[in-house]
Amino acid sequence: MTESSTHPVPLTVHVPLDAGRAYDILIGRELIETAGAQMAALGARRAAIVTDENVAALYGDRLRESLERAGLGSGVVTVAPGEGSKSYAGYAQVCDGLLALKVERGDLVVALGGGVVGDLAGFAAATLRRGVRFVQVPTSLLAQVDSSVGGKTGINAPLGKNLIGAFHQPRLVLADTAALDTLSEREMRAGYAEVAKYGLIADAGFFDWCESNWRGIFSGGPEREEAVAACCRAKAAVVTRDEREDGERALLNLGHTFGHALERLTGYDSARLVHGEGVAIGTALAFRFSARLGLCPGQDAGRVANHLALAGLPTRLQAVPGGCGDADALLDAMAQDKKVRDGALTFILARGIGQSFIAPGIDRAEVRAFLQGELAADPRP
Ligand SMILES: NC(=O)c1ccc[n+]([C@@H]2O[C@H](COP(=O)([O-])OP(=O)(O)OC[C@H]3O[C@@H](n4cnc5c(N)ncnc54)[C@H](O)[C@@H]3O)[C@@H](O)[C@H]2O)c1
Ligand SMILES: O=C(O)C(=O)C[C@@H](O)[C@H](O)[C@H](O)COP(=O)(O)O
Ligand SMILES: [Zn+2]
Repeated sequence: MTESSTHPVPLTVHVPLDAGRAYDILIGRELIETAGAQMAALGARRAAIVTDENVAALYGDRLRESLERAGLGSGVVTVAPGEGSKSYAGYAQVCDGLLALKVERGDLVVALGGGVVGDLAGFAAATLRRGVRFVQVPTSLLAQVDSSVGGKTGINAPLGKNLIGAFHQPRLVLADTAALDTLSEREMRAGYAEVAKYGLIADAGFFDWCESNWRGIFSGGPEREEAVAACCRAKAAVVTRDEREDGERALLNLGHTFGHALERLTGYDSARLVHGEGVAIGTALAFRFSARLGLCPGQDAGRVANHLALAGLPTRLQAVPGGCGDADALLDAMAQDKKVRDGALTFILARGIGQSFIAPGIDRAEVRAFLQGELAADPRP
């Protein structure tokens, strides 16, 4: 039996960028087994895998063997798991590791892991020898539905999230949905915050579907592939229209102005808060803030928070372990957001579920009063 006949045909989402930068996202079970053949088809002869210790132990050998079967030589650079690796030190470690492997411009850098590895390896690939091709093999739900697509790469600075980075599109994305079988429940939930986001931005029907089908995504039913494909299609469409976030791509930041501030205030400590949890709290806040401003029905804000809470996600500032500081600390952190224009905050707000919009020039005093109310409120969803 040939390799390809042992597995069902994967779903494909195409990202039709111009200037030779179009690529495919393949979604299906056991894609790591055939990854080598896919990468050989890109014309590469060698690949350098960047991964973290958890993912290396689970899938590192499988990927290397697949590369070997396809005639590709490979080396590995392994970082510590968690957001702490998306740092200046983590970036130096990956670049030095890739240089020690003598990675050339014709080689491939392969990000095998979650969004941390994808962002970090992608940024190293964008800058190493001024640009090496890279492939995403996302192994977390969050990475499969969001971070592996669209070319945002980078690291965190002590003063803010993802403040150092580059746009560098992958040449191929291989989302092996069977890999999610080993993901922890907490990380599955965190990724689910970004899944729900795609419904909340512009697709109320998809949010309805999520409310009925989220358990199938977690348990590995066909809903998992459907959800990954739906999110990738939605993201690919936005990225194709606005690759460098001159306009509508900012919508993908729903929940992130608050969420990124929380990640900075918790010191990028994955034990306290992971990205998806920050996004969940930030999304619930964005909807409640929209309701407070009279833009969105309070009922919709309640529905969003209830669904996130049902899926096991935090929706309140009080849920941040160890606390997140006061309203001024949050405002100070949000002042570093990349959507700030002329010193004023831009938020992604909503007129209802599936009706998000970009709201520039939001008054700081309004945000402070909202946050003070949130910090004093009943901490239930
Ligand atoms: N570039 C983008 O467009 C974009 C989009 C969304 C998020 N992000 C970034 O992604 C990062 C978060 O990504 P994440 O949630 O994947 O976190 P992560 O990369 O830290 O992965 C989460 C944890 O799961 C483990 N893991 C990954 N795959 C596994 C598997 N199959 N089995 C068992 N364990 C596994 C990892 O070792 C890690 O401990 C953040 O830094 C965020 O800023 C980037
Ligand atoms: O791809 C995008 O654009 C996004 O905003 C997706 C987000 O989920 C992701 O967390 C992204 O890294 C945030 O981008 P940033 O520009 O706010 O750092
Ligand atoms: Zn995100």
